[in-house]
Amino acid sequence: MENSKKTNIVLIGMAGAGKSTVGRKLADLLGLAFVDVDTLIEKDRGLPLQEVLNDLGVQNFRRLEEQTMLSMDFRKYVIATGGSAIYGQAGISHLRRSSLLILLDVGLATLKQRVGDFSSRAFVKTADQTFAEVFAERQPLYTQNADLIIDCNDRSVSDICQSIIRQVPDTFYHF
Ligand SMILES: Nc1ncnc2c1ncn2[C@@H]1O[C@H](COP(=O)(O)OP(=O)(O)OP(=O)(O)O)[C@@H](O)[C@H]1O
Ligand SMILES: O=C(O)C1=C[C@@H](O)[C@@H](O)[C@H](O)C1
Ligand SMILES: [Mg+2]
Repeated sequence: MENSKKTNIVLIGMAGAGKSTVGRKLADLLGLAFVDVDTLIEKDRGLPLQEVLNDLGVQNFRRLEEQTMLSMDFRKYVIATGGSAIYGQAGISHLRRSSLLILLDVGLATLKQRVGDFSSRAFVKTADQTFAEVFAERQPLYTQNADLIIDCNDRSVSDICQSIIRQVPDTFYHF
């Protein structure tokens, strides 16, 4: 599908990159609805995300995240994905058919500051992986799947939204 036929903006990127925060504001500014894939999973399971991940384990959580994306059929939405969504390639490809994928690019040091201690937070990694290793593993996946990459380092949420609005083709969100 050509970009002009796409009606959603999907934000991808690491945990702590600002997908949920920027997504909500961007939707407001563009007059689009907003949905967060993490919230869809929590509603579906009736549990906080951390508990869903604890119950399912990493592999099954990834499958659930992919299935959730595959089941989505939205129009005129800004969609925030979870940081681990990028492992669900079929789900990402499905979203891409109807959406422009935008990577919120943030450096490792800032991400670490924002998310703090990963031992007390839902995060998809194997037991022996460090945050830096997960960052290095995911970065090429995010980049390969992005239609647009936004440098979000040392920038306010408003500034990031304005930058996205400037770079997204007019034909895309002027329905
Ligand atoms: N541009 C920014 N400048 C400063 N702080 C920010 C910025 N964007 C987001 N934050 C802060 O960083 C934290 C993480 O943001 P957010 O939850 O939106 O990330 P996320 O990408 O949705 O992460 P996850 O993958 O875990 O859902 C929040 O406390 C948010 O307020
Ligand atoms: O980056 C991650 O591994 C995750 C980020 C969150 O959005 C959630 O999707 C989940 O906690 C996993
Ligand atoms: Mg989020």
